[in-house]
Amino acid sequence: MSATASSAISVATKPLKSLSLSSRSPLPSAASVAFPTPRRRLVLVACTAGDGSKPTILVAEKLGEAGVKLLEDFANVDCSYNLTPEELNTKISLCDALIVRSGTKVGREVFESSRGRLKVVGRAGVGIDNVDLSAATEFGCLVVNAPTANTIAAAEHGIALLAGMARNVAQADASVKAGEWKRNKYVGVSLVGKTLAVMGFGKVGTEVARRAKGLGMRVIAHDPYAPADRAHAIGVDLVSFDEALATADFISLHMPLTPATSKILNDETFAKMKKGVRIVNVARGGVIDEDALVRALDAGIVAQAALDVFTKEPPAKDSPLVQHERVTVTPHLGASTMEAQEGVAIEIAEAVVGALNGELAATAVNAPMVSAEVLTELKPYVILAEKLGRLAVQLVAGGSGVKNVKVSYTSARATDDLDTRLLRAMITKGIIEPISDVYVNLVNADFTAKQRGLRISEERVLLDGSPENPLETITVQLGNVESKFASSLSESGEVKVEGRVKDGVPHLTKVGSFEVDVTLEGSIILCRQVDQPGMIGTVGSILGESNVNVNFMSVGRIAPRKQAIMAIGVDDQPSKETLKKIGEIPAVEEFVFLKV
Ligand SMILES: NC(=O)c1ccc[n+]([C@@H]2O[C@H](COP(=O)([O-])OP(=O)(O)OC[C@H]3O[C@@H](n4cnc5c(N)ncnc54)[C@H](O)[C@@H]3O)[C@@H](O)[C@H]2O)c1
Ligand SMILES: O=C(O)[C@H](O)COP(=O)(O)O
Repeated sequence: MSATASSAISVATKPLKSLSLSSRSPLPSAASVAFPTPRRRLVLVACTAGDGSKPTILVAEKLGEAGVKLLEDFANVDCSYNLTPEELNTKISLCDALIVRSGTKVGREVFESSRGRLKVVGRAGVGIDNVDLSAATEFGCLVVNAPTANTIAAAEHGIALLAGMARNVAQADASVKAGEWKRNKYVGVSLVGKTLAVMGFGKVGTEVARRAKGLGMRVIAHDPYAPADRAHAIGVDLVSFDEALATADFISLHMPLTPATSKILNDETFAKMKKGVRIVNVARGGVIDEDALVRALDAGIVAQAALDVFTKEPPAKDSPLVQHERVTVTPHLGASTMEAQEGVAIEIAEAVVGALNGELAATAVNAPMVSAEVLTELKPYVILAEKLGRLAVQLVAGGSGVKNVKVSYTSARATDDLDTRLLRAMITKGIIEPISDVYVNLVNADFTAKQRGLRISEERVLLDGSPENPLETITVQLGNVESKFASSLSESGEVKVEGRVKDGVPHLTKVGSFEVDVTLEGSIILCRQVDQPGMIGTVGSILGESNVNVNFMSVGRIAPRKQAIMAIGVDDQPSKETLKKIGEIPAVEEFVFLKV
């Protein structure tokens, strides 16, 4: 049990009297008195050390200076390059964030070794195939990348390799330096009028296509996920994989390395290519079966290849592929321009600092990406969602496991105009954290819920009216549980709490079938009593005598002089004696103290 959960004290003093909650009963009404309270900061994914100390960021590969400077303004930065896996695993337990390029394998052991401290992995570049994303997600570690700053550099390198290969630049250079002058041996091929197949029409592929068009090439592309109109807009036809292979004089690879693209060029697919095809790879070595490429070169299917990337980097010195006369190689230089490296460094430093500050990164790889405007709008509802989850679980009697969670959102917004992933994640966080030592955030919320057998169903209730606010209310119901505060049970027996955002501040507006109105800040005492004069004063004085500051009070009742629920927002935690005194007030039937 976490500190939060163990500090939730509940004293049920009197047996529950029958409550009149039939559909004929008027809804309990709420009267409230507000006291100003401080606002809290929203923490969505990760957080800096709560004691105010600076976080520590390990930069494990060379990063542009501007990025390092940005990091240093915010954190303790440890630039340690060329670490062995063992050294990385040792260091990582002292780090809140890790920044790598493609040369560092961030496997499961890294997350295990960090023992929960590592909150963000920043990939200073595009490809995240060197990061174990499922392990990162399981450990609640956000992975962010820098997907745009090296696009042009990679595209330019692709074009450099294409042109250099066609004119044997590297081979001729080596020959002249060796004292030879073999003009006939290094006759090349022209690019103009030839067909280039761009495999993967994403950011880099598109830029390569544009440039190749400028060189007078006919460009086709294969990408199962790219929209045809984007291709048409720059005069490129999207074609099937087989058509691309069969038609191309040059093939340039620009897809990510995934299980689906691994060794996508292999003996079988080389056999479908035009004899004499030339291949450029600035994507990932693993998309080519390298042994098959050597066979295709030797068989004359592939005339030449220009490779920036390899299955294993660096490749073995005696690799038959690297040593092949008709193969040009570079040591993964696609992103290595001064401009791209400065850009990538700044892009990743900003993403990592933002994530450590609790902001939702726009380049998150393993968390929902939400635009800044949507996030700003949803922010108070996200806080409300977490707090409702936290309150609901504290109302459950110890021992009754929480399994079924039903969340209802009422909103005048159309379903596709309201992204509830953040809200669901934060409700999950609110429910799980008080009853476990698991750290839940947007990254691992769904995973953690599944692991714990928590079934969360969501329901949207469409309201009439203006969709100005994204939501009217959020209701969290926990089914098949017993409650330590019987009045929190709905008519159908679930622990039920409802909240809404008022003036940007989350409020608890319903408990069970009782309407209340209390800001969700600090802590709350919920108290069911006989509705009679003087109750607010009596409870208020007991709290006042114990120096417990009340920030908000509201009373919801079924009917005058019957039962009422008093919700009292308090800044401080009352002592057990104070709570006992409240329980001893004759009109009080049950009450519970809840940490918000
Ligand atoms: N050599 C370098 O230094 C260097 C530099 C930058 C990027 N890269 C690599 O280049 C690749 C592309 O980068 P990007 O920024 O353009 O990424 P991107 O995500 O913008 O584009 C990748 C494209 O590949 C497509 N794709 C996915 N599966 C495919 C498949 N089976 N067949 C065809 N297309 C498929 C996607 O739909 C997407 O449009 C990545 O592997 C990246 O790591 C290498
Ligand atoms: O995916 C990328 O961004 C490129 O492969 C660049 O990798 P690098 O950062 O190791 O140069």
